Amino acid sequence: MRKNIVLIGMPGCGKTAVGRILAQLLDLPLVDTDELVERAAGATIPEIFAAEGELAFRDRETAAARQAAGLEGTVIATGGGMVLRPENMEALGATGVIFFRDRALEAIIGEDHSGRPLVGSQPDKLKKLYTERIELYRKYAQYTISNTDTAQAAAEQIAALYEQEARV
Ligand SMILES: Nc1ncnc2c1ncn2[C@@H]1O[C@H](COP(=O)(O)OP(=O)(O)O)[C@@H](O)[C@H]1O
Ligand SMILES: O=C(O)C1=C[C@@H](OP(=O)(O)O)[C@@H](O)[C@H](O)C1
Ligand SMILES: [Mg+2]
Repeated sequence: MRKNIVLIGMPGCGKTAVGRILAQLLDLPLVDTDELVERAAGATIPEIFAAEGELAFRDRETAAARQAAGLEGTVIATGGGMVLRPENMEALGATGVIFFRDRALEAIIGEDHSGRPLVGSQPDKLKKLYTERIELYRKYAQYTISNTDTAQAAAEQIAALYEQEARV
């Protein structure tokens, strides 16, 4: 069974962007857990937060984690809050190698966060999320990708580590 590649990290660190490049580089399918949630709900992430609240979103995210963990040989981009529930990470870690994309907070703050209800246009919220979550990202990461270059460079680093892992 070929393991999945699971990408974790702060909202805006590039999980989705790096995931797309990785899937092309390795010729593997890509699944974004936010997309699984949106498809199951028939609504966008901001709509789900507005209509049902964060807890309902987290329940949907846990269902998406279980679904994604059932795949193999797939690049899985998660939402930034996936690490908040240990059961999510147990499920994803059982069938995947976990990579933490540790992009500099200043660079993350510079991105467009309009589609992220927990962040919006307030950098202070991102700083708070970072403080609350950094230990969780570190705890669950098998590998940390800290280069702050391009998404392409991060994807190449992850691809090399994954192929090395597959040879062990
Ligand atoms: N060095 C970099 N690494 C990752 N993403 C980058 C980088 N530089 C710019 N970006 C951009 O930052 C944004 C990150 O957003 P996204 O991939 O949606 O993050 P996430 O899924 O982690 O929330 C994308 O628009 C991506 O193109
Ligand atoms: O950090 C978070 O709690 C969230 C991150 C988002 O995903 P990205 O990290 O892909 O932006 C999305 O799941 C939702 O808006 C909540
Ligand atoms: Mg994303």
